[in-house]
Amino acid sequence: MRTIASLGPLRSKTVIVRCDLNVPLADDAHGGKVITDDGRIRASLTTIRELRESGARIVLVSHLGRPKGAPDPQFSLAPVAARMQELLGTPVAFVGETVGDQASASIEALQDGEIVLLENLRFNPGETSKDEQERSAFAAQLAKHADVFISDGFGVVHRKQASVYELARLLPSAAGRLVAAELEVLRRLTEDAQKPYAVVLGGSKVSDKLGVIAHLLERVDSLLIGGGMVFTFLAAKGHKVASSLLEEDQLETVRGYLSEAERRGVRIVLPTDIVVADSFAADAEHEVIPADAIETSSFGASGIGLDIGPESARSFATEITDAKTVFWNGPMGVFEMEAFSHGTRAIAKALTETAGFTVVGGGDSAAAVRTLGFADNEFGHISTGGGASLEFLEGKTLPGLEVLS
Ligand SMILES: Nc1ncnc2c1ncn2[C@@H]1O[C@H](COP(=O)(O)OP(=O)(O)OP(=O)(O)O)[C@@H](O)[C@H]1O
Ligand SMILES: O=C(O)[C@H](O)COP(=O)(O)O
Repeated sequence: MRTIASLGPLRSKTVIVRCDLNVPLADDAHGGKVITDDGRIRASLTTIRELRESGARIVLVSHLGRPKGAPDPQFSLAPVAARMQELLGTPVAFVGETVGDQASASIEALQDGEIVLLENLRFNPGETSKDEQERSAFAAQLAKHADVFISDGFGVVHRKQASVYELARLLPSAAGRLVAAELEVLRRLTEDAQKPYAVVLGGSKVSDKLGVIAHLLERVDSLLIGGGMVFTFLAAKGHKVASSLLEEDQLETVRGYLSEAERRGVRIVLPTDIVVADSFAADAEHEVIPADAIETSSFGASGIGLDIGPESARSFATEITDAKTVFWNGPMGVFEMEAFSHGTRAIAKALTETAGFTVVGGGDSAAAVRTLGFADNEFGHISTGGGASLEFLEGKTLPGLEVLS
């Protein structure tokens, strides 16, 4: 993979850097947004500092959340620019558009070592378009004022999107320090994973991540399923899941995974109890119910499963402490709400207690362990990539990496 050094001297060069600054946000008391975990901003600083020292003119681009191809203030990167400026101790100018006259003027005005962060890439339909020509046209707009491109948004290298893939083909390009560092650690999991190898999957991007299971079954000894992912498995086994998150069109696929796992001797471990709530709210009424009887809760068909129960947390913890390699992506429940954070806390604690090599991957997963009071050095590695790490572990060629080699 091409490194920053391959780009030659960068003094007075305009360098566009694709970061993954997709940080979790919460509402503040004044109608604004507050960053609940700045891990992805901190992780991007190594490359940015190095570029500043080499006298480059730095244009940072990123997505945040999943806006629908048009400006949406709740997904603005403005709070990220402010936080990055604090962390770097140097000005980070923010421009409220990604392409256009204002963005062009700000880039043209950059002096050596100065930094500008452009607004959310996904406010433009070209960034995520399925149409390659549309993506290329948007990438060309991004490339217009830049001399070189550095890809450092590890969390997004699995996406074939304009700023990740097409842009890298338009300019001399290289991997940044974060991408290089992430790959070095994650290669330990693909090339030298000690057995037993357990993967813990949860979170809410269910349709996105179910697909990785097919290939993971070839590599792991056990697969522990929690979070929003659970309900499609429970439904595939014929259980009712009331109003919990469910991917109906994936039921057949999941049945296929269950039988494939049995054939291969891979254990798919599902929760035996679930915390069911009457609504998706921090103060919701809730009770612990056997996983195969969710509809028997007091809330009937309107009950929503928001965490794994205490019995499941204990059995998952035992699996984890027995493993020599553990990869975890996706919180076990809606950890942002105290009542539904216990499963995630128990799994995080188990990872810190295992003697094996542990990796936590993903924006919200990393945020979860930090907000629940764990320190980064209690884990083998905290990766900035969730979906990206998973797809790397399943052995896929990731578009954002392929294009850099
Ligand atoms: N049972 C559940 N129902 C609904 N949402 C859930 C449930 N369990 C967990 N979640 C939510 O999942 C979200 C995180 O999922 P996600 O798949 O985005 O993980 P991630 O670590 O951020 O990975 P990535 O980096 O790929 O986005 C959290 O906001 C959490 O509240
Ligand atoms: O959080 C992530 O996994 C990355 O930022 C990618 O976001 P996406 O799943 O919306 O493409």
